[in-house]
Amino acid sequence: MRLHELRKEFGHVVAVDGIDLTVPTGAVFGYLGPNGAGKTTSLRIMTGLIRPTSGTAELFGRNPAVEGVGALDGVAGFVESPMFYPYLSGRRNLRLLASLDGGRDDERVEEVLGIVELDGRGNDKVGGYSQGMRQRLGLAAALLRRPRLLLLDEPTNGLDPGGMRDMRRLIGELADDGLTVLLSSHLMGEVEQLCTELAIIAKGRIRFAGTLDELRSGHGNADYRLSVTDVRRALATCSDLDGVELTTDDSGSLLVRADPADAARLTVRLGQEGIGILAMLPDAPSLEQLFFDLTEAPAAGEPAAA
Ligand SMILES: Nc1ncnc2c1ncn2[C@@H]1O[C@H](COP(=O)(O)OP(=O)(O)OP(=O)(O)O)[C@@H](O)[C@H]1O
Repeated sequence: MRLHELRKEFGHVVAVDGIDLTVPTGAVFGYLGPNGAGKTTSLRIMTGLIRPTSGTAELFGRNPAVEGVGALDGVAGFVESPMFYPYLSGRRNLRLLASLDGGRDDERVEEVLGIVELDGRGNDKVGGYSQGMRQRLGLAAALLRRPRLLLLDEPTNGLDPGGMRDMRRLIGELADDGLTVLLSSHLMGEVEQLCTELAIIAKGRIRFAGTLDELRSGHGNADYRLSVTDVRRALATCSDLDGVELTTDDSGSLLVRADPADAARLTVRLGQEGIGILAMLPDAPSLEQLFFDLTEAPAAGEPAAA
């Protein structure tokens, strides 16, 4: 899936401001951004619900703005909250959708009900379903078409912790089966847990695209944060170690810049000096902190806040 210089204006509002993005086949790709960043708008363009002002969205080499629904072969998802007839059962709703989509396939309906674990409740009316069951039915509806690419806009929105866990497990299982998933979310933990790569979008522009490790590398003050029994003596006796850079901060921790082998030599030296190590942790910034740094900073060419 590839977006190329994608732009969408609604009157004077620029919702999507020239996005270039490639989602590799087989990835579970996180799409993170604050409210109003342009996530839903770009997902709506990808699913052919709206046309871009300029630029292209290519799904397996086909463009929904040019080829219409034909380009959506192999693509499914829910971008708007899934809608069903409340007075019909989950099974009837899915059968109806399958026949509208070009052919009734009762076997596939049973399969997808099984995948989302609604087979036991398939004959119950959707009006009586919980929010979590409705979301899972939405996923079942998306899976009817046997997609290769699944576009999900905040799939755990409104679910309780158990519902979120079930939905995430399902998404993980679908990804393990080889489906490419583009997952828009506000939830950092969800993206960390599920996604192999991510893009962060703010004000219609991509601020970062790549793996979580790539995002983290180069950020943060140190490789490790070390709590020891005597910081002053640690600085005095260990600062000469090759490959190790030691500093301290207001918290009284030692900040260590070193690769793992040199960091291990530091721990040995501290022991030899009779300095106890109380804790040693990798000093990676949280995804949340990186998200704020990227989305609250002005983009290139944008004036800084006064
Ligand atoms: N149909 C529309 N008409 C006018 N403006 C719109 C329309 N759809 C979106 N916008 C505007 O485009 C911008 C991006 O909205 P979008 O819904 O894509 O953001 P989002 O990242 O999905 O936000 P959220 O996380 O709140 O869902 C917002 O300023 C929004 O008000």
